Amino acid sequence: MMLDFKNSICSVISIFSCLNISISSFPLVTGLTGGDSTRDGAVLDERLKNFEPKIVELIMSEIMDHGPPVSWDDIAGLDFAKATIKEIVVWPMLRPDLFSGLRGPPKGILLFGPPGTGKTLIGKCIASQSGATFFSISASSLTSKWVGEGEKMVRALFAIARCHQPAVIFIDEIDSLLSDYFLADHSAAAIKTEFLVQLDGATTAAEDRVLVVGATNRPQEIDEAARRRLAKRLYIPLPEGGARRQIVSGLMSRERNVLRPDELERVVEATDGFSGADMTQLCREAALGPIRSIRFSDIATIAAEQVRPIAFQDFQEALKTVRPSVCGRDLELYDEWNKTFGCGR
Ligand SMILES: Nc1ncnc2c1ncn2[C@@H]1O[C@H](COP(=O)(O)OP(=O)(O)OP(=O)(O)O)[C@@H](O)[C@H]1O
Repeated sequence: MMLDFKNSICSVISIFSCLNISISSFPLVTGLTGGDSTRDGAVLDERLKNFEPKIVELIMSEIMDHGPPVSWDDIAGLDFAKATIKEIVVWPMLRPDLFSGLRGPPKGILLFGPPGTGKTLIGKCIASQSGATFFSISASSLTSKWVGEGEKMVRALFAIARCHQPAVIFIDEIDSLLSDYFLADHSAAAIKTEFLVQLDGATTAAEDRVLVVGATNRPQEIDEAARRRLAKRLYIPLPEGGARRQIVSGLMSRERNVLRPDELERVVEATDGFSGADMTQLCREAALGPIRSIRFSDIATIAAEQVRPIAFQDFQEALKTVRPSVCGRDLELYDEWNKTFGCGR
């Protein structure tokens, strides 16, 4: 899901150079406030003038998220996590005057749990619901693809987020940034140090509304210093029956289908242990069933309304190939970590 930044940069730069367009003239730099001019006359925020325009522009085009808004109803289940997040981060972002001093929001939270359970969706939802700008980056891209530039990227990312506050910085695979292994590699350790400095708010005013949301499938790899800074650590578990039902009925409501309520229940029962992403994959596979039942010779000419609706038999077939992606042993590890370091249920 995360972008391959190095490749993106190379392709962006090569496209621009083929077209003989300077990357500094990319229109996203315009529209910032309190401006200064770059080489090509684009307006750059005064507070960003010490950063390389190339890095600023990349962050704004590649890391700043311009996707559709996400609502709480788009996220099935996870009632405890959603209620906690509303209280500790969304309301404070909306009403900083009420949530100051002791009620002040944390600078960072950690979402941990199996893959495909909605951590990224939650990050987007926090930003959408609090009217915040959403920045999304994979930590592994900072450490593996941006070695050499990673430290500058982190500094610029926080500076840009401050210019666009309220802001949410979502860092996927944050374990790869915050584990102890890092210290062996000098440049990677520098990225980690810079990140912790930024997280501490050493360069951030108390009233700044920038929230870091870290996500990980490997919470046990996050070291003690980082854990302390991500004071709110929320377990995002596999969806329970009700949430699996909501995901299937939500996706089916957009497709022609003849799935009866009792059949939906059978799908819910058969998918114990599936993640949200597995459920989505199951529905995609089932949705192909009606297409597979069309004769090959008819596929080019058949009218869309002649394709039969999705039926229970398609889910039965799909269940033969789509299997849960998380194993029981991993779940035990998450439960243990949650009991020791998690906040609440
Ligand atoms: N709770 C949920 N409600 C609705 N859809 C979900 C939920 N969890 C996962 N999904 C579906 O799975 C997809 C992947 O979810 P998402 O990227 O948020 O998971 P993640 O926990 O961030 O995964 P990873 O750890 O692999 O990055 C979503 O786009 C959505 O289609």
